[in-house]
Amino acid sequence: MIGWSGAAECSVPEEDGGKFYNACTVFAPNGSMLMKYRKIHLFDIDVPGKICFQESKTLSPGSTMCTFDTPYCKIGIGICYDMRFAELAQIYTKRGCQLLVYPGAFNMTTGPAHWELLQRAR
Ligand SMILES: NC(=O)CCC(=O)C(=O)O
Repeated sequence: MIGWSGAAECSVPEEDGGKFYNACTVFAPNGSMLMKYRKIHLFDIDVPGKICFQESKTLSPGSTMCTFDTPYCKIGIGICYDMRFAELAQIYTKRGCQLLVYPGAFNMTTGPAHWELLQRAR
């Protein structure tokens, strides 16, 4: 949850035109949907004996960045693995975002080594 009057943030599966996306929606205090972000960078990894995860086998990538204004600041959205890509954060910053939100579920093989560092870097 993003902490302003009813704005909701999480990442959910979305179907659109026969394609599936990992999507994050944000709602205004009046309940209307402000924006929808679809995860741009899909997580495909194969660490032999540890983890094999291929999001691109079932999901399509999003192609649009999403920002929205709140009474406090402008916010930019990414999802999980998107946090590994500095360019997204750099563009959001150039567009005036003061807060970046990445709903995520990092895995325990590749995640712990980087997630705190990535958050500090962004
Ligand atoms: N579902 C994801 O995007 C997981 C990303 C992750 O675990 C990582 O290490 O990056």
